Amino acid sequence: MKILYLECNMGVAGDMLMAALYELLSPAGQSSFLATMNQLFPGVEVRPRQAVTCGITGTHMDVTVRGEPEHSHDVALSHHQDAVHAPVHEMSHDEAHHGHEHGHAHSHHHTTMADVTAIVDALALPLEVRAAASAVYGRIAQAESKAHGVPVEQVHFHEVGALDAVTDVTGVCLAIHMLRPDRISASPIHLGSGQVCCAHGVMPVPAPATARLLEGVPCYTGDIRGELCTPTGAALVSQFAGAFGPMPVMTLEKTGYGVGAKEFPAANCVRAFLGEVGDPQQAEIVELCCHIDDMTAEALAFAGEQLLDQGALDVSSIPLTMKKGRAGIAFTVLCRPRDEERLAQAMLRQTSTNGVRSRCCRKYILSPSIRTVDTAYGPVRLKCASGEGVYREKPEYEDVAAAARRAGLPFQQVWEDVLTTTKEDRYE
Ligand SMILES: O=C([S-])c1cc(C(=O)S)c[n+]([C@@H]2O[C@H](COP(=O)(O)O)[C@@H](O)[C@H]2O)c1
Ligand code: NI
Repeated sequence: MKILYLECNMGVAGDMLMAALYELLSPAGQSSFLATMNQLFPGVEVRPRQAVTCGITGTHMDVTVRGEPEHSHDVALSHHQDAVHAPVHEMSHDEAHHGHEHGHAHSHHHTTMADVTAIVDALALPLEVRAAASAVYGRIAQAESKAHGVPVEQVHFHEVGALDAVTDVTGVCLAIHMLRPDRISASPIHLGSGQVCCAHGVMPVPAPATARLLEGVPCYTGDIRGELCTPTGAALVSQFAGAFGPMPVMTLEKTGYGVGAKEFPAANCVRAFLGEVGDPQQAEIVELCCHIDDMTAEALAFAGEQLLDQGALDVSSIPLTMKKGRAGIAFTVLCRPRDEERLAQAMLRQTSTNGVRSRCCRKYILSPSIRTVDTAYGPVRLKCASGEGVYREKPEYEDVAAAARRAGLPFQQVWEDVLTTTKEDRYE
């Protein structure tokens, strides 16, 4: 099972998350991602660039709208900047825009949920990506509605409605769509502390919309002053993460670093981990083997029975010729990894061998299931297997054998009758 884990120890913002996920894509995936993102909005460019934070190299996503860097119009609004420390922060977002607003892609201080939905619906993106992006904005709208005490339809997005923010949201949704994880989880979210300046004025960190979006999500403030988690980041993480906590035990395949704009005493990045989890008992199988040339067929058959009784998954024998030209048997036991030691000891006890070889094998398997069909002989179970585009099923041997005994018929006749019923049952 493919797992995506998001580490938000320095909060999360849309562009940082997009950059971290971008790093997880294959080179071909990265090219396709950029090609898709760069044809979404005329004038909006998404460009990854190598960035370093506390000596760690990762990716920073430069999102420019008609050549202007993301939020450059108001440094206070750039991610992870403590707004109240710079003079430009005194200027509201709308004011910062006046004078270069008309005909500008940033018409965001008028953006409503309906506007965003219309924009997202028209994008040349898979339906799943557009639906996810709209859902993320639905969350932001709910949070804004609660924060400002207005109905959702009357919410006017300010910064979060800007084209660069919409680009961050769609970029994250697209990257997740391309990565196709089976499960997503995240760490508790570091929010930062202090105050931030935005279109509404100077607000506490976490910003009200962020706090609303993270209701039900484990999060914390700390010593670091600044807005570490933005509303967009909060909406994305709460939309996609199904669980919050420590990284699950998984075999890591790839790690992505999405680097933020500002340097902090701690590395300012979102880390994304892609890995595999699975029940190792399901994914691996152990082969225990020995060569035997001094046991009778009866004794060896007895040993096989004992091993099956003790949990072996299968026991097999292959004839071979051993040293001194002796006819012998390669005796193999298949077992779960957890049973290896116990069954190896049982083999040493039950057979004449002085040694057992052990080999752990990876398994590629179809998912098994059982269904029951009603037949002229009574209910018969079918063993089904599916996955990798394959589906197959066959009658359970024991059920057919029991039915054949009850009916006093040959096994093959009952087997074929059951198969005919099975086919009728499937196409009904
Ligand atoms: O745009 C709006 S309406 C907005 C609302 C709020 C509230 O908490 S209410 C906060 N902000 C601030 O805007 C910037 C941009 O955030 P992104 O999510 O687009 O990165 C951030 O400082 C928010 O706190 C905007
Ligand atoms: Ni707001």
